[in-house]
Amino acid sequence: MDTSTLPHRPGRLPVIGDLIGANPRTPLQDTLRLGRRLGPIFTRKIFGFEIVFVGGVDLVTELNDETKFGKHVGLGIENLRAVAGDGLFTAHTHEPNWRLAHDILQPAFSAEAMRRYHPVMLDAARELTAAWDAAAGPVDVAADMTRLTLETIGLAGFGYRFGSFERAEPHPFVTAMIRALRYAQLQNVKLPFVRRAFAGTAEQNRADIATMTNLVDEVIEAREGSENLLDLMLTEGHPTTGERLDPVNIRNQAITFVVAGHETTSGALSFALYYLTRHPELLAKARAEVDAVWGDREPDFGDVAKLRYVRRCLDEAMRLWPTAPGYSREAREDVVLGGKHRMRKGDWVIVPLPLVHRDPAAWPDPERFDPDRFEPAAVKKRPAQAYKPFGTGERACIGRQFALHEAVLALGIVLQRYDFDVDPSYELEIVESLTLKPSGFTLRPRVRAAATATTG
Ligand code: HEM
Repeated sequence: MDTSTLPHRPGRLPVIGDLIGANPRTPLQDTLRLGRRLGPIFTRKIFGFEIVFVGGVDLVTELNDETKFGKHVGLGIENLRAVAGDGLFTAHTHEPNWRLAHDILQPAFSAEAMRRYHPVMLDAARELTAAWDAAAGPVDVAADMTRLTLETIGLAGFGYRFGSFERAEPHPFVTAMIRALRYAQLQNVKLPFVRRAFAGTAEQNRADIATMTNLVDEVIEAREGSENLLDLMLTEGHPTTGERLDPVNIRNQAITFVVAGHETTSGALSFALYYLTRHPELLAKARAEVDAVWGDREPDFGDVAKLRYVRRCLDEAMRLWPTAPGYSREAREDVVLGGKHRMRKGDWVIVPLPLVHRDPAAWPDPERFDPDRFEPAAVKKRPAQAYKPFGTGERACIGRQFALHEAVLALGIVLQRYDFDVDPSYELEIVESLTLKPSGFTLRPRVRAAATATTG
């Protein structure tokens, strides 16, 4: 793609390019800051490697046209293949295993299929409330939400308990996963000493991948046969051809579901709690809905989708901080983007979602947290492509319904049960890995008087 006319950071230097001011820990937040200044399309160049970012809704609408563009598996995602191989998230669309796995797994992620996972999602939520009931002081919200979502995907995916709530430290699988993801992502950093400082050694990485694959193999071995995702992959063939997934691909999918399926949802829950506790009037409104719809009852499957306002709070949290913060689009043919940017077949760009979700052309007063933006009438007035936290097209998130059922359920339960003491001095700090989440965000949960009366 000809980038000569595209804006970039002022003061680009020969050789190192836009390196000054770039922080390897916060590439997304650096990109956001730049994007706010540079507009809907811009570039960043580091050591001769130039990336085009597109954050304007109009251009993104063109990029999301599946006839002209598709998912690009490059940069960080290509490196992740060392961890997740040709699992759904890291597969190239042209690889036969992508379509095969997509078609086999799709039914397991329909809205109706969530009925099957509801009981184990409740189980995991009960573990969270047991831990918060017993908490003598503030809890680290993102850490506990990660425990919750890891238990949920463990149970719903494989009938496996990671035991996260019984551990002070993350499960070894999670430690290995976080390190391996960081290692994979930092392979693009051109300075070897920076890479070593942040990414660790190749030997450590091999050990981490072995920790992950060994656990998945153990879980497959110990399987007792129930209605979970793993079971489906092991027993079902393609709905029309009957073709089955091979064992290596099943392992790749299992790792993919843990990687793709828990930190994203936990981040969304954490951001939602952050914004709600910063806006007590909105928290009161969300809680009033839970009290009106659920009362003191434990919610059954059908109760979850009735929490419309709670869902809007999550939608709005994912607008400001989409926890999977972007995706890449590749031209399927020679095209001209926005009437002036020529792209050759195979050229690609990154879509940083927080920029799209804050484009003032679609979002008035974009920095303000306002769940009413997701009232049906307001949604209808907006361009359809202005909100894409689950990605776009055929490679969009297969776990969307799963994440939404789980997150609305968990947020509803937490609002039903607790009041919160807030640390007024906390300022939102965001930690970036493959996903985004608040760092150092604590709340002190106190069981509400009404909840004690019914359960205590
Ligand atoms: C709030 C929670 C979640 C968010 C924000 C999210 C976001 C996304 C996004 C943006 C993509 C597209 C990435 C791309 O185009 O490169 C994606 C793909 C994917 N997600 Fe999610 N996700 C969430 C939860 C989940 C859950 C719970 C699961 C599994 C149980 C899951 C499994 C996947 C998989 C397998 C893919 C790849 C699909 C394919 O390419 O066929 N995600 N997700």
